[in-house]
Amino acid sequence: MQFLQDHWRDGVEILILWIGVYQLYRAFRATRGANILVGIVMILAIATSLAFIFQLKVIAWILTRAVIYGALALVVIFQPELRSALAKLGSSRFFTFSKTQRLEFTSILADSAIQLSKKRIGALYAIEKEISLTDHQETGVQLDAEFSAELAQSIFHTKAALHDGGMILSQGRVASAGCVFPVSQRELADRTLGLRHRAAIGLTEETDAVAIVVSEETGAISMAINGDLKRNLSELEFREMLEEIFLPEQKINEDDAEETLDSEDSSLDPSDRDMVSDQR
Ligand SMILES: Nc1ncnc2c1ncn2[C@@H]1O[C@H](COP(=O)(O)OP(=O)(O)OP(=O)(O)O)[C@@H](O)[C@H]1O
Repeated sequence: MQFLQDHWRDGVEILILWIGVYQLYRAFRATRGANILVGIVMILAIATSLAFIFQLKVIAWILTRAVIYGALALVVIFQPELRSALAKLGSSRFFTFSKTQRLEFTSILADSAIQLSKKRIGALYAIEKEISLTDHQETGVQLDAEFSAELAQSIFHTKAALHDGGMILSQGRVASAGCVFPVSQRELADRTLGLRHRAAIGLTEETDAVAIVVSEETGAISMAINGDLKRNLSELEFREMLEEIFLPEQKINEDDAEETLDSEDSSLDPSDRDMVSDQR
């Protein structure tokens, strides 16, 4: 009890610092310089700890000074990233959407891609998740428009000015269109994959976005996640994948319901079970 009375302030301080550092990290990991920054901080932290543990006084002294000047240098070097990271601090991302909003968004997205697929209109969607796609948005034309299947059709129509490139969906809205995504440099087993598909793979290698491609040539719908492209999805597979990603809680509920039904089935008398299966 005495310990708690003496040290509760330390606990509060650690908690505040932890929240602050975590929020900074969250904002920073959305930027391109994040990996470099994390690398530098890790090297410095390890080197400083080793210098203190082994009592390497001169190295420890140099490192502590280097940290101060290094921090200043980093602020200057990463000024653009810092600005956008700080701007995003505390901003909510896709998964803070209410379930109803996500349900509506998922259904519009599925309908929109399926319509384009039936009309053989080539399309590339990128749906932003935790990692910001602001840098990529800036390569196209910023729209901030309400997302609808009709708008997607107008944008990807071959005669439309913005049909070339990808559309970025952020917070359930069309953030921008005509965007250029990084093309994957990986050696892909399927050499027939063109630039649209490679751009979907490339973007999802670099970010946690979900990319959807509608092939102009075949109308096939493909989805890229973490650099992995699932090709030629059927309508059902496509809708199911979208639900798994954007409505995970619904998927869990469905699985639970199926399990309950299965267990009810298996608890039935064998003769009853025959009746149930006959009815199906
Ligand atoms: N880096 C990129 N970022 C976004 N979109 C791109 C990029 N490179 C190409 N595209 C889009 O892909 C189109 C060219 O697609 P291409 O035929 O090379 O690809 P594909 O993967 O074979 O697709 P499809 O099956 O639709 O033909 C371009 O017109 C452009 O709209």
